[in-house]
Amino acid sequence: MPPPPPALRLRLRFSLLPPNPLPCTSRSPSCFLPAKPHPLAAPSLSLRRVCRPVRSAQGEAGAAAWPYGSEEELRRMLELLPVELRRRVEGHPELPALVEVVMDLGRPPLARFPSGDFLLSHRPISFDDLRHATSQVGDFGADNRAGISRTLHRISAIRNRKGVIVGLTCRVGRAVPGSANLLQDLVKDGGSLLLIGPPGVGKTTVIREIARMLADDYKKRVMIVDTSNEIGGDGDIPHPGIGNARRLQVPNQDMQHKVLIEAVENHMPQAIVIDEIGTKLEAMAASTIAQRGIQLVATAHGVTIENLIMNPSLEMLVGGIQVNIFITSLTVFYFVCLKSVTLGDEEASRRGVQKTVLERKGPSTFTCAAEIVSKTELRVHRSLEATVDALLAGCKLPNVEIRKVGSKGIVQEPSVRKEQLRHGVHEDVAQFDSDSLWNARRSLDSAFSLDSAERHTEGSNEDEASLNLYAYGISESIALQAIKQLELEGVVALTYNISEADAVIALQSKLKKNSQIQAVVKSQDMPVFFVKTNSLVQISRAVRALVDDHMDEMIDSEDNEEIRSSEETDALEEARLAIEQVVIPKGESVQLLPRPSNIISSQVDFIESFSLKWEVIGQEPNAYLRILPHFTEKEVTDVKQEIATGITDLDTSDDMDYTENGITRLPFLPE
Ligand SMILES: Nc1ncnc2c1ncn2[C@@H]1O[C@H](COP(=O)(O)OP(=O)(O)OP(=O)(O)O)[C@@H](O)[C@H]1O
Repeated sequence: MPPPPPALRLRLRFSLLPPNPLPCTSRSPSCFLPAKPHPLAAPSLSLRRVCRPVRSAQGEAGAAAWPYGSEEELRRMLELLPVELRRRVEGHPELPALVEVVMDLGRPPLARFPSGDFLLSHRPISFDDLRHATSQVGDFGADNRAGISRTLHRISAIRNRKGVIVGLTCRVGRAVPGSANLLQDLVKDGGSLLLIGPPGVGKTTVIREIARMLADDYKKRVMIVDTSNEIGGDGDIPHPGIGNARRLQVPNQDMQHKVLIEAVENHMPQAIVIDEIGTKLEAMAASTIAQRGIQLVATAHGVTIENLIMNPSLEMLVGGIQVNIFITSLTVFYFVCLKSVTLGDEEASRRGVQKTVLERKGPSTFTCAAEIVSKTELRVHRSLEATVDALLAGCKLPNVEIRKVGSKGIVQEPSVRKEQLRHGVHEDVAQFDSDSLWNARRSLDSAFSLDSAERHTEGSNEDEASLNLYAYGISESIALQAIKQLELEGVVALTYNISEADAVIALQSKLKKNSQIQAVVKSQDMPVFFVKTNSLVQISRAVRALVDDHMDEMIDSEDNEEIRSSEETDALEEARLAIEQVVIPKGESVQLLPRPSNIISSQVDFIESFSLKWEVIGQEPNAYLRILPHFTEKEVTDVKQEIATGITDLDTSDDMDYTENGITRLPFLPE
């Protein structure tokens, strides 16, 4: 991040700005009065005399010299401290980078610097110290925050049960020119931008600079909805750090969403900037604004996009999450029977036939997002929707850009490497604790864990791919994007020749109208994956399902290569007949013949491939399996009745929903 322009630097180095000549218009009436002198207070010291601007330990941009306007402003914050504490802070070599001073009643005070905490005194803080500080700041709002007029500092109070202030966190706010340079291209593009990061990472500082950049550099009409007066500073005259952007104050946090809407309705903004979207109402207001074509720049707490997805109040910012539960199709018969059966969650889960798939509900409020990792590093998601879709599909951030400020300026690393992806899939998806993600992950894991797939990951042409996919009625570019996003290049390839295809992925409505393709598919017994729309989510899911099936087949064929004893073959045939003729259609359990344990274990695998449950009865050599049904006899009777009344007839009309999730895996084509 570049230092301030030379002219500006000169001004800041050689002149201590005079006290603000304008009347203070803070929310606090007390700021019109001279501060009540604290018994320990002494005339303020010239910071210039005692501080040498130094580069911070991290070499962070902006910390090398006094950031814009902050020398005088920092002095105003230090005036809140008793004199001996102020002297200690002023003598610290990292003074220009001071982050916070913490004063808790009865405890020694601390100063927080980027390099760590610094004990200011062994003398515990007294009520007098706290009173001295609070008498110089504005009123504390409902959020327990106050400011110092025309500065960017944030003073946050801790109160006891009676409401008396017993602690203060005094955060140094500063405008840092260049702090948003890593995001300049996105800001310029005009898309809405969401910044997320943990507390104190620098979100407000960046968003303030973005507001200035939009207003001054790109000449936009910018309105800041300034909930705690942190962006534009305390007082009615905004801090120069926001440039020509205008600012709306918010009476209390609960009004934030109303002020957001007011900003749009009354002030004709081209861009709206808002710090800390934290509630559902605020998220809804933000989404309304984005829909009106206004560039929205906002911050939210969270470390990664996953955190937002998992946060019920904020998920709307990324498009909202929809949970689809569908029942696995076990056999043709089963599929036909079950697709009209709606099971309660618990019931379906008990039976082990439920699959849950998470899907983005609608468009995301923001075009792009940046995770602020530190003051010098960002992870940028150029397409927030693509990231969310990929995460929901079980991928690990395929298109993240890592941007850093290094000694050579801005460094951009375009995407996460495959290795990271592979490890990340395991670590991050686990956080979701969701069947759907397990399902998605399994696709990727199986694709990556097989040697053949490993060999193919480097190449991308059709000859090398283990699976050739014929896309019909599907956007080729979206299909390729899906393959790329799932990191299946070299494993799955598109082919233009249906006779060379291993599977077809088709738009349901289109394929139904093409009898020639239907004939080929039928004659070659080719699996068809239907999608209802040309969306990336559905196509990704279909590709994944294809890989899943293919890997299963490979595993099956490997199994088949093993020479099985005739007893094993018999045992599996016995299980198959039991399942297909009794357990599924009649909903009754079936007891198999006693078998040796290795054969029982093959039978178990076979039974589980139908998602059926089983139990072992007895001990070797007389141990045998009992296959348990999914459904009670009554449920089976109901399903049969539905079939008899035609409810589950395969209907190929458009309104027929073959699927529970936009994708249907049919072993045959609808006639
Ligand atoms: N680029 C920077 N250079 C120097 N100091 C910075 C920079 N960015 C932020 N800071 C300082 O770091 C501290 C935290 O910054 P800021 O208040 O912007 O964080 P935040 O992420 O908005 O925090 P919170 O979520 O708690 O509101 C402040 O003291 C701020 O002045």
